[in-house]
Amino acid sequence: MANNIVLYFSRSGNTKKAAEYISKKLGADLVELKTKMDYPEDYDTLVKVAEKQISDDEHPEIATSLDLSEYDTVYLGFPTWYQQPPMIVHSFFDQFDLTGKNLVPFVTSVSSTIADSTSYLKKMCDSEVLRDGFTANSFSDIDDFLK
Ligand SMILES: Cc1cc2nc3c(=O)[nH]c(=O)nc-3n(C[C@H](O)[C@H](O)[C@H](O)COP(=O)(O)O)c2cc1C
Repeated sequence: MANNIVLYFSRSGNTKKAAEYISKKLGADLVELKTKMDYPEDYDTLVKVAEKQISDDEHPEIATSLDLSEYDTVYLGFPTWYQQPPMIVHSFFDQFDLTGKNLVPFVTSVSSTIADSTSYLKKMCDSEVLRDGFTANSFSDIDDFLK
């Protein structure tokens, strides 16, 4: 039987909520990806920090310890920041070798879709690994994808 894990990065809770729902539906393990650095709570400061990380190509260190060896499929969820994945997603691919696994990305956003992030993911991640992903802004979005 396929062994699934749902990994997520979330600042204000939307991706967390989606990830919890997905893991429950799939009976998958659920793990939050955290950075060693603290992102600011204040929205205006957060957007500045996020923008600077992109312009500096900064890959913030991941604080979460993780062994993915037992999993066949990794669902990776994150908010859309500036029409792309947050820089922790680069750090994730720096650190973890997903050879032989399936990577299914999902995003939350105000209006951006998975397509915006997919173009970036294609550059970060082996095409053999990357599967179709989905926008997870509502439980019905998630139900539609997982049905
Ligand atoms: C720095 C920053 C940049 C964002 N950029 C976008 C964007 O380009 N497109 C969009 O639709 N939403 C954007 N948003 C909104 C978030 O993607 C959205 O609120 C998301 O669901 C937050 O997820 P979280 O609650 O798991 O942190 C941005 C939010 C932040 C903080």
